[in-house]
Amino acid sequence: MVGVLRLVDVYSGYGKMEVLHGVSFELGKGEIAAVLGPNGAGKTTMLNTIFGLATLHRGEVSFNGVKLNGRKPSEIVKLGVSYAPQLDNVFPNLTVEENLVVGAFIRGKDPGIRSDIEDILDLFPEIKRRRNQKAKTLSGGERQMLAVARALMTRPSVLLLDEPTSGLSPKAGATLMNKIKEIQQTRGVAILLVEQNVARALEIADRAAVLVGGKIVREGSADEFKSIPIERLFFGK
Ligand SMILES: Nc1ncnc2c1ncn2[C@@H]1O[C@H](COP(=O)(O)OP(=O)(O)OP(=O)(O)O)[C@@H](O)[C@H]1O
Repeated sequence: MVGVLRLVDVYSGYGKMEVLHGVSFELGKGEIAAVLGPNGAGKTTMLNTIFGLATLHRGEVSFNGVKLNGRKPSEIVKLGVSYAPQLDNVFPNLTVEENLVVGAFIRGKDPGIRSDIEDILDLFPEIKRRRNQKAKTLSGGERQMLAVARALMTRPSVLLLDEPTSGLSPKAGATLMNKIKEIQQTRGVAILLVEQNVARALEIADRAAVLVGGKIVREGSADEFKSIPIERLFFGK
């Protein structure tokens, strides 16, 4: 496997508090890897650590061989990693289109931005129809689509997604998951996906890792995990 994103023996948290205790993980080029685990396991912290939003105490995070340790999110985005966090992931008072423009801020006056907006809106017809509508007036599902669409505006090769389907109806969640799979397949973007709904994540993931108490307790192909009951996966029961 060609690892595009690598975590090696990572200890990280917030200030002095340590949440991840020795996490090593590799995301392969163009693959979807799901990070599963119970509440408070450190899944979001893993994404925050990659994106320079947590304190990295020890270990190494690298992207295409470039060390990310100590870099700011703005530098990490420029290298090709994008993040759609779980909350506050769109600007509510901006329209759909304005959110996409803002999403491309690191590209300056790149003339390709306009065509990328059209291209990304074609991927999400549900929000294309609402391009002039303020984000705060979108449904939950539409808003999550916008968050993913916005994250694509930096043309990433790695996309970090934190519970993109949280709070969505089963139907809206399934639609979004299909879009995420489509993004991987048509754009070759590698995706690290944190998801509460294990079955749904395993549907689209190639690989999965289970994080419990800040440590990866199990890792393997998504298929390997499908037959294991969640309690056993998370709590070893
Ligand atoms: N910004 C922060 N400052 C201090 N502690 C934090 C911060 N964010 C998270 N934590 C703590 O870190 C631990 C791990 O939280 P994290 O959000 O990474 O877990 P998670 O696996 O994503 O959980 P969930 O599934 O509930 O979202 C928790 O104990 C949480 O209280």
